[in-house]
Amino acid sequence: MALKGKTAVVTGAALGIGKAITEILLQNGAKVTLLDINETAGKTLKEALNKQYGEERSLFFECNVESEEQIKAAFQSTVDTFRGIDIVCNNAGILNEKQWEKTVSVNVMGLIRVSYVALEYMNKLNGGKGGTVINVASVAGLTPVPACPVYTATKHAVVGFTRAMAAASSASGYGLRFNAVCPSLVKTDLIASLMDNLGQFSHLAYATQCSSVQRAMNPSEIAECVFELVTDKAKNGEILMKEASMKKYMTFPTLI
Ligand SMILES: NC(=O)C1=CN([C@@H]2O[C@H](COP(=O)(O)OP(=O)(O)OC[C@H]3O[C@@H](n4cnc5c(N)ncnc54)[C@H](O)[C@@H]3O)[C@@H](O)[C@H]2O)C=CC1
Ligand SMILES: CCCCCC(=O)/C=C/C=C\C/C=C\C/C=C\CCCC(=O)O
Repeated sequence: MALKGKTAVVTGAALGIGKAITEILLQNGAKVTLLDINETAGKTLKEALNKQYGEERSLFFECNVESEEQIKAAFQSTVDTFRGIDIVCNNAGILNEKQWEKTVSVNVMGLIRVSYVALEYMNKLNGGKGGTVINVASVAGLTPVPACPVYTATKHAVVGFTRAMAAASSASGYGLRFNAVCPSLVKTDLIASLMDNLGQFSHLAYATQCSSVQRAMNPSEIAECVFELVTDKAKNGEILMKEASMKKYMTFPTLI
């Protein structure tokens, strides 16, 4: 029970990778607040989790990461119920090259918004007790995926933001660790609906699929990486790439 007594907030928790992250955190003793825009899927999952772990171990709030008001309300309710927040997992993300502004809004602005609210609650300099923030980026944050240039840009942004926040936290004494996981293909609705959402770049999907020799992973394989980053207190500013047959902590050039 590595996470007994800890509380986590997971965005995009109702389905896919977020659901798997929620489950691994609960399995290891944490209490979890699930945030998602999909109320039906969120409530269905919450009922299943109630049966497995007990009603008092989780909360579900319909919450869009594009809304600061909803995020703040969810964080406050979490603190009121669970008496603190130790872990925040920024998992909510979309891939839609047709609605590219929305993709930037959710994947970049939403993730930054949640991170800054997390900082308000968890920063040791504000009376918080510190903790850890895990961001779900993608291998598209490390290498270009021509079938989805805007998604690629958003995930590069997540990698850069994670590393800069880790350095800012360590230099300032916030007591927060920031790390990210960069998965390759995972079997979720995001990939199932891919061809509808690539727009003018859909002709490039086949080439991407052929160049990606790895099998598509199960969401639980990404959840295990998140768990590793949550529990290893030595990790700050790390970017963990995960493919089906391997995982690797990335190295970057030091320029400043
Ligand atoms: N499936 C894949 O191959 C990969 C996915 N990722 C990333 O993993 C994360 C999760 O993706 P999947 O589980 O695959 O997607 P998914 O589409 O299966 O699940 C995403 C969840 O996020 C929720 N969501 C979407 N927009 C939201 C918003 N504005 N506010 C709150 N919740 C919102 C959805 O309702 C859904 O429950 C995303 O950030 C994605 O970019 C990264 C690499 C590979
Ligand atoms: C190899 C790139 C992995 C990046 C994962 C990601 O975050 C988004 C990927 C978006 C587009 C990839 C484009 C085409 C892939 C084509 C088919 C996927 C088939 C998956 C499967 O179930 O085999």
